[in-house]
Amino acid sequence: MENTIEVKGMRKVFGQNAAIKHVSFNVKRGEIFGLLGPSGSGKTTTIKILTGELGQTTGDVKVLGIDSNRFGTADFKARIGILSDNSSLYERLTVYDNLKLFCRLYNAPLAHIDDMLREVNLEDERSKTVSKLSKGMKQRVLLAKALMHKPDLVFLDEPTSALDPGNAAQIHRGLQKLNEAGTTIFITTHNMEEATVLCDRVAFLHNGELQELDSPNVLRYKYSTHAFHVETFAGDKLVIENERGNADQIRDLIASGQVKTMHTDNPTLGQIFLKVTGKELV
Ligand SMILES: Nc1ncnc2c1ncn2[C@@H]1O[C@H](COP(=O)(O)OP(=O)(O)OP(=O)(O)O)[C@@H](O)[C@H]1O
Repeated sequence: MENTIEVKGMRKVFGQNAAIKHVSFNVKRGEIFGLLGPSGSGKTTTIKILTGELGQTTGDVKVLGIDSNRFGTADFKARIGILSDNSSLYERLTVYDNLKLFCRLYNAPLAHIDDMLREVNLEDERSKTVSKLSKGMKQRVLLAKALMHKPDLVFLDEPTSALDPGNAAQIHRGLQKLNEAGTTIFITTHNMEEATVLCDRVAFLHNGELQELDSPNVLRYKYSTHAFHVETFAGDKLVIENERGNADQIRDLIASGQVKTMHTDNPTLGQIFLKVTGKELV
């Protein structure tokens, strides 16, 4: 499969501080790729380099087949969408007028506005002044803005951090639909559930270095001890190692009718991150 993003030996230094040390990865066309890391790990810096807001100190970076020294071109900008801390709205204009301005800027049809407002569940707010919206609503308008010109690739920096679970789930469904229609999505998050639900592959970023890169399921299998976790009707909780010698114990337990639940060890991405880096993902 063709790569939408190719990063080789990327390094970014701010003064004495190497925010990104030596990072290499590819994002395949059509995938949802998650960059996971705690605060200060270098997620935003990575997005800024991939979108041309910052230049890398060294290394090769290519997005949509375009080399990083041409990220300033109108062609490149028209093909990517960005939702980040820097994304902003005109507070005194209505939701609709904000999106209209953005449509004009990118020569996108105005009909996209209603499509997008439906996607982000803001149809009833279209005539409201932005200053009167809640933080979560503003975030959804920003998301609509990032997607308005139907870009090939979208960068989303912590897109649901300001949203309640209901709105976050709706955004996830919208992103999945967008992805099914062919859009590649690059998302940063420290929300492990979001990453598990959404991402085809995730990379762990820790202190400016990539530690793991694979699909959530492969990582969960790789870091599973494969032990059996058993809960009995009496409320006892047992962990039985998945070893040949324990087969009799498991068989006897099941035969005794005492087993309420039984499942194999299945660590969350957060637990795996902690195991790999020694640091919590939050
Ligand atoms: N413009 C800058 N000048 C100097 N240092 C910077 C600059 N931008 C980022 N850094 C430093 O680079 C490191 C990575 O920061 P970055 O914002 O990329 O992390 P992050 O993973 O996005 O964190 P968060 O989740 O809190 O947004 C931090 O040590 C930060 O202080």
